[in-house]
Amino acid sequence: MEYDDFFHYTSRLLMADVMDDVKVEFSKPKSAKQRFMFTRALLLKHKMLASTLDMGIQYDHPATSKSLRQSGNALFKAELYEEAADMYTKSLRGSKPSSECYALAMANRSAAHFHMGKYEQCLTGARCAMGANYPSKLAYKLYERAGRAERILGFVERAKESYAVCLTRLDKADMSAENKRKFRAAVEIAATECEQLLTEQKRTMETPSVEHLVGGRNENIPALSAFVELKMSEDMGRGVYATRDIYPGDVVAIDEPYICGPFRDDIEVCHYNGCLKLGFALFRCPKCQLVYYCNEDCMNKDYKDGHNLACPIIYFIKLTPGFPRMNELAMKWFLKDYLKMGLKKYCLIVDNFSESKIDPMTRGFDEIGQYKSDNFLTAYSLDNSENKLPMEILFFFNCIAVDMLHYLILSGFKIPERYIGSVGASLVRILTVLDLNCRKLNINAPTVSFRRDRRLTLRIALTLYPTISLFNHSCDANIKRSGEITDRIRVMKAVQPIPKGTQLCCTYGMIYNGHDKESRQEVCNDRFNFKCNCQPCIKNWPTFNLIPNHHSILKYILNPSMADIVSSECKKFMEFTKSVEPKDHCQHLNYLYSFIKLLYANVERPFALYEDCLEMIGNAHSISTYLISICE
Ligand SMILES: C[S@@+](CC[C@H](N)C(=O)[O-])C[C@H]1O[C@@H](n2cnc3c(N)ncnc32)[C@H](O)[C@@H]1O
Repeated sequence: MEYDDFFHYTSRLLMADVMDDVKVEFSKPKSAKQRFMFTRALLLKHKMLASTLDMGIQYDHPATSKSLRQSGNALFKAELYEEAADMYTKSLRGSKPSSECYALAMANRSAAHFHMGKYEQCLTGARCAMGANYPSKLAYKLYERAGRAERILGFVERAKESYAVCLTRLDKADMSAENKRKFRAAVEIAATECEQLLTEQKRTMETPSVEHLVGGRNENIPALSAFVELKMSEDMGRGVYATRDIYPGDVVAIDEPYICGPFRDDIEVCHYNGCLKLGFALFRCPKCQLVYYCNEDCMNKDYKDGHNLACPIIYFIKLTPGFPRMNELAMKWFLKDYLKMGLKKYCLIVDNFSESKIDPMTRGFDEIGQYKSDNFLTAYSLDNSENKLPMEILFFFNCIAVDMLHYLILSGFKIPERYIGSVGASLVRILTVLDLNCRKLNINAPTVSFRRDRRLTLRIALTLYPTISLFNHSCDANIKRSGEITDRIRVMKAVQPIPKGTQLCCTYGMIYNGHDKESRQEVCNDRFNFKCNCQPCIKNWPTFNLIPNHHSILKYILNPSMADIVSSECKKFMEFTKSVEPKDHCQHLNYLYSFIKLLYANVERPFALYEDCLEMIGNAHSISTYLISICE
């Protein structure tokens, strides 16, 4: 089963011999609210919900933590930094993360890491101590050290900021006036050097080109190009179609996530919905210690967006079954909109939505006919395949929503009984929308490449793009993501010619030349509940090694009068592939566009050189950020 701990709820209900009742109740025509309330009553009755927010963590030896730190200090003085760092780690185990003792051990370990040349760990520790209960009279030390480590690592902008904070904290420092004066002068010199470096960097830096939608913004769907329209088809539902000829390189969509959040614990990504920047040694939330921020500004904005309410329960949400990261995101979504609208209005809107009959074509458009990615109902009304969901999965999502709402109530969130059904049912809908459009369709989410290898990428965030979610799938995609792959704003570009009237399709992860038809159809069916009817599936195109190549050009030429030109261009292209390195393909995009256009008009597909050129264009459009050289 693709969900973690899928039998968490049912196994206990099976033991209580009530699963038959659940099946009966869930197969009856019930409203989403009734289903949620039934599930809630069931879990309460069988005592399956937590009674307190108790993490059950025991701190081993709080009393010995201080003496371990002091032993670490002695080792540090003797310049035995590795041993000192180990001793500080032991000290950390004995104290609560909110205590001063913890912050001191964390800060001292960061100093040891600095001397060991482990600048990244040094920064992580310093940031953690800054966010914890570190004595304010010593804070200047942490910021000065962070500045030095950041400067060494090449994060000059951040180093400058750290030095600036250090100078403001120096007033509280417990040292003689003379020492303070000397220290201030040294930090000011370091800050000036950073300033000079930054000026130099700006002077030599190329200005990144700004992307523009081909033909300008679409009148009704502003995240799409004016050269497309939304149309219905029987087998795919809504889809995006070209109203003019679109060419490779044309920008067809620029979308921002409605809601997004980090995907992994081992890579630090800012938790604030409007940021999501990748970095390292980011600040941790000083209370829950479980989410990271670039700076205090992002943290304050995220608190206002709802983290203040999620903070006390995030630890527990992370333990819920299913996809805890997605459950966390569902809570973030709910809290953001609850804070924006207030409970009464929120419930009114979600109740109206579930009671009204949804038109599959106009779903997500507002009262003046606009489909906007930052609109609650646009995101909320995205396809969630609810009518195709098996009963046991729907029940599972209801149980998760009951758990999540229960944690929120335990943390002190006040919700009148009459609103519980509406909020609970809305959480179930949010979970199902995220499951389809964000978890399963996470292909366009921010990513980093692994060790300079484009094929090995790590997804770093979960992102819900309401407008990009309008694109249907093809195993032979004619549009693909482009630009910086870590970016939260997603640009989609044409990678093949798209004549007027043709549907624009991206891939949901299955590409025809990499997987045979059976396995692609299996994924489409199992994960997305549809039968793919793209050209490679209908015509059963062969996979990569079996695709006809240039030797059989005459057999595949559509226009015999063009055979000589096409043959000669194919030879040139093969020379190009030998002489130009993949990293330089982006400088030859116009050439690649003209070659693919020539083949598109004159050669029957699949044709190996067409597919090679297509892959080169797709790769050249995307700019990879590498895990080993994460930049500011
Ligand atoms: C992200 S939505 C795409 C937009 C959707 N068609 C709509 O009406 O809003 C994904 C859903 O679209 C449909 N779909 C996407 N690609 C398809 C394809 N190649 N064949 C059939 N259905 C497809 C499936 O129902 C799938 O669950």
